[in-house]
Amino acid sequence: MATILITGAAQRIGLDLAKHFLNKGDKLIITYRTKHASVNELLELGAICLSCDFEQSDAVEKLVEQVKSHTNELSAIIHNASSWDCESKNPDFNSLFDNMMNIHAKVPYLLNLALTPLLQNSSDEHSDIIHITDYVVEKGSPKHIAYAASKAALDNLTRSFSAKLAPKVKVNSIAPSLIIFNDHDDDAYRAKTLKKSIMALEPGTAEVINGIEMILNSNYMTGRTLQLDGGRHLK
Ligand SMILES: NC(=O)C1=CN([C@@H]2O[C@H](COP(=O)(O)OP(=O)(O)OC[C@H]3O[C@@H](n4cnc5c(N)ncnc54)[C@H](OP(=O)(O)O)[C@@H]3O)[C@@H](O)[C@H]2O)C=CC1
Ligand SMILES: Nc1nc2c(c(=O)[nH]1)N=C([C@H](O)[C@@H](O)CO)CN2
Repeated sequence: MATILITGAAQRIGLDLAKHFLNKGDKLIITYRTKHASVNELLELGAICLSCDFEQSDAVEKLVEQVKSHTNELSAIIHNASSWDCESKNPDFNSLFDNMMNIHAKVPYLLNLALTPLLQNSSDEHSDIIHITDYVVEKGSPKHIAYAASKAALDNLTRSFSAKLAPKVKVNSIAPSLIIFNDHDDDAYRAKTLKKSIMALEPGTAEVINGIEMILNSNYMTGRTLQLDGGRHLK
């Protein structure tokens, strides 16, 4: 039985990932910021659900203590928590940049360093860190400048931590493009977004679940990125 930590798993991709691992019988620890109804669902399924707002200065320190109180080993950490904020919605560029770098780079950096002993203590041959980045790491994003830069920082952490923690701990990125729309996305946005890839579809969360399982089942891949982007780079 694996012991897996997923950050930001109370909705959407993280929630479906959590349910996937619970259905497999794995021990699951998740963090949530907003206590969506899904948190009670996960609790009933046996997940350990830890309230955590990474904008709080002591959030990582408290989370590490709580994780250590529940387990002395980790099979995997999946850094999923994210804020898709942008310059057009948040004119306070100073705090926008800091918030993006905090949630997408500083939090994974600090959690990886603090939880390395638990990953090294895993009873599995290898343990894993998976950073969920974004296709825009490759190309940038004029509409999500700080977001893209922070995901690029997370992408770079993948290579550094891979070299630092091998061979026991494998460290990889998953770089998705569109996986699932948001409820508020209108038809025009959806049509425009679907045209950005040559596959021209909304794959759904199973695409990420399959990608993560592929990485977890590998005993060789590390320091690399699995790009789940429908051939967007070929448009
Ligand atoms: N959806 C997609 O098509 C794509 C997703 N990705 C990446 O995949 C991952 C999952 O995406 P998706 O499911 O859409 O993510 P969401 O936008 O639904 O966010 C996931 C969770 O992160 C939490 N979160 C945000 N800020 C904080 C914070 N300061 N402290 C703690 N938790 C926080 C949110 O909490 P709360 O519920 O309180 O808001 C939310 O539950 C993300 O890393 C995303 O960047 C990349 C490309 C495409
Ligand atoms: N935290 C989030 N990051 C991203 C989201 C999201 O909903 N939450 N969505 C996207 C888009 O799907 C984009 O890939 C295509 O328009 C990117 N990142």
